[in-house]
Amino acid sequence: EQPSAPKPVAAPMRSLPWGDINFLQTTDTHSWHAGHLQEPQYSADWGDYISFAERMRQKADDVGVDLLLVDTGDRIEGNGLYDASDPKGVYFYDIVKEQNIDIICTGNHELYQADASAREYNTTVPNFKGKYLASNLDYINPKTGEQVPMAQRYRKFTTKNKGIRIVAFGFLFDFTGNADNTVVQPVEKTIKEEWFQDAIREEADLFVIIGHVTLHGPEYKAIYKAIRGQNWDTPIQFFGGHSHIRDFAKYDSKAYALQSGRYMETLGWMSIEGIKGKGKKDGSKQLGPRASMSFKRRYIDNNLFGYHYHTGLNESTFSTDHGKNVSSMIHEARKALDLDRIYGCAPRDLWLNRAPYPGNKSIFTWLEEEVMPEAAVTEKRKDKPRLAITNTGALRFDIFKGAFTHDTTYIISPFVSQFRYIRDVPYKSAKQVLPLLNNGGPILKTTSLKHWELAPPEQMSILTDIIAPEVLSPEPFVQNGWQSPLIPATDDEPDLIPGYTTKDDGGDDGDDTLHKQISFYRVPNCIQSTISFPDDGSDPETVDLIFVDFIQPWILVALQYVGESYKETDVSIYREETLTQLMAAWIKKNWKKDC
Ligand SMILES: Nc1ccn([C@@H]2O[C@H](COP(=O)(O)O)[C@@H](O)[C@H]2O)c(=O)n1
Repeated sequence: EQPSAPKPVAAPMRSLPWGDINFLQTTDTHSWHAGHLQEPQYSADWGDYISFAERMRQKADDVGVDLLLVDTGDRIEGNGLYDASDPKGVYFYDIVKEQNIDIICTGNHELYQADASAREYNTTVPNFKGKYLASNLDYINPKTGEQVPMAQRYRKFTTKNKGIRIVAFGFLFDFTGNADNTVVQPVEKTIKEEWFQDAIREEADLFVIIGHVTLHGPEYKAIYKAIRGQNWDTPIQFFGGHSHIRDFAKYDSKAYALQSGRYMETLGWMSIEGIKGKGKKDGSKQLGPRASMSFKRRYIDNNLFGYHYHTGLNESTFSTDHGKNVSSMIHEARKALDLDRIYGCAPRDLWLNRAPYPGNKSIFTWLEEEVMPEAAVTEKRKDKPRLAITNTGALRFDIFKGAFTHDTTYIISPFVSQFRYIRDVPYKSAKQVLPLLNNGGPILKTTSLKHWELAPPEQMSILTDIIAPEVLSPEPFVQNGWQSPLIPATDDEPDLIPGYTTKDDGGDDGDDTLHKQISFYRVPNCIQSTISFPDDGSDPETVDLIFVDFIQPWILVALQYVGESYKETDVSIYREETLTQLMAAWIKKNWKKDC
C-alpha cells in the first residue's frame, strides 16, 4: 500500500468459494491504482493486488485448480496517476502492465480522446500481447488511414491445471462517443460475422466473454443468445463493466455474469465448480449433458485486511517482492506528479449520490450555487444574463472534508471539457432546455442520444433512491491525518464500516465484508446556474446559454425542439480553461490552505 494510505479496519468477513476454475476481475479502475488514500476499506494499491494475485495463483496451483485474471476496461481517466502528466499516462502504463492479466479489453474511456486510443493501440495492446481482445473494435492507422483490428478478435487457450479449453471474447458496448481514430462496431452486427460464427463453433469447455458492457443491457443478451443457440449445454461466463456497480446476473443454469464495481474499490471473485477440462491428455470426450455445476461470486473490498484474510497470510508474509516494487513505482510516480499538493481544505463532505440534491451536502448544489456563478464568466460578456448548464456525469467522486489536492481535481472531474456558449438565445426558449434534458422524454426519442449518458454511470443501474438507516458521523474518523467519511451511527450493531451491501441475482451474500448500508440519492441529468439576471426579478429578453462541450449535441436537439434552429457553427468557446481547471482555481481562491 502507499505510505499515506490509511490502515484497513477489521470487519466480519465471508470467505472465498473455490471451484475448478476461478477468476479475479477488475473493471472501471479509472487509474485509482494507488488505492483510496482517504478510505481505509479501499486502501490497497495495484502492487498489493499483484501480491494477492500471485499468492492466490500459488494456492490454486497447490490444489490443482485454475485462476485467471480479467480486466474489462476504463483503466484510464479519473485519477492523477494517469491524468496529471503531460502527455497523460507517462507513469501509468508501466504500472498497469506489471499485473499478469489473462484476458483484457477496452472501455469507452480509452477511446474518448484520439491520443488515448493511440496509446492503447501502441502501448497497452503490445503490453498484453495475446491477452488483449477486441471483438468489435478497430483502430485507424494515422499514417495509412487503414482500419485494422485494435487487437485479436478472440482467444482460444487451455488452462494450466485443469486443462479447461476456453474460447474468450472481448467486447465494448455500442459506444458512439469515440474519437475518429477508432471504429466501434455494434455488437448485433459483429456476432453475425463469419469469424464469430466460426469461433462459437470451436470445441470449448467454457466460453468466457469479457466486455465493457453492463450485464442487463441488449449487448450481452445478444451474445448470450448467439452462443447458447449454438451450444445448448456449454457453460458461459460473462464479465462486464461500465455502470460502476457490483452486479451478478444469472442468464441460465450454466450462464452467469459478474461485474466488479469501480475505482479499485472491488476485486470480483468468480468460481465455477463442476467443469471437466478436456484439454488434458487423460480427458475423456463429453457425452450427453454436463453434470450440474455451481457458479459462485464474491466482491472483495480492496484492502490488506481482506487480502491477508483470504490468503491466510499476514503483514510480514503477504507481500511479494514484485508487488512491493510496484507499490514503490506508484509512490515514485505520485511524488513526481506532485499529487499530494494541497489546493485548499474542503470545509465539509460533499456527496455525489450519498446526500440528496439539492442540499448543502450535495456536490451539485455546491457546483451550481458557488462554483459555476464564478467560473462561468468572461470579461467581455460578464454583464449579460446567462444560464450555465453542466451534466452531473461530469463529476465522478465525492469530496471529503479536509485536504483537496492536485490529485483530487482529477478524481472529481478528469475530463478536458470546456464551457461553450450560444449568445443571445431568447430566454423563453433557453429556460426550457434544462427541463428537457432532465426529463429525457420527447427530445431524445427522435435521436440516437441517450439521456442516461448525462448522469453518473451508477444511475444506469440504480433506478430508485436507496435510503439507509445511517447518519453521518458527528466526529470524523481520522487516521494518518486523513479522514474516513463515515463511522457506524448506532451502538446496536457490531462495528460495521459503511460500504457496499450488494443485492444481486445470487442474493445478498456477495460482499466479502459485512457493511452498514450507504444511501444513494439519484440526481438529475444536468444542473443549471442562473447568473447576472436583472435585480428587479424580471425576465431578460435573451441570455447567453453556456454549457460544457460534452453536452452540446443534447443542447442543440433541445433548442431545436423548442423552435430554435441553432447549428454547431453558432457555438463558440466561452472559457479556454477546462471545467476541472476552473473548479481547481475556485478552490484555491475560496478554501483555506491550512487543513
Ligand atoms: N467528456 C466527458 C466524458 C464523459 N462524461 C460522463 O462520463 C460518463 C461515462 O462514464 P463511464 O465511466 O461510465 O464510462 C458519460 O456517460 C458522461 O456522463 C462527461 O461528463 N464528460
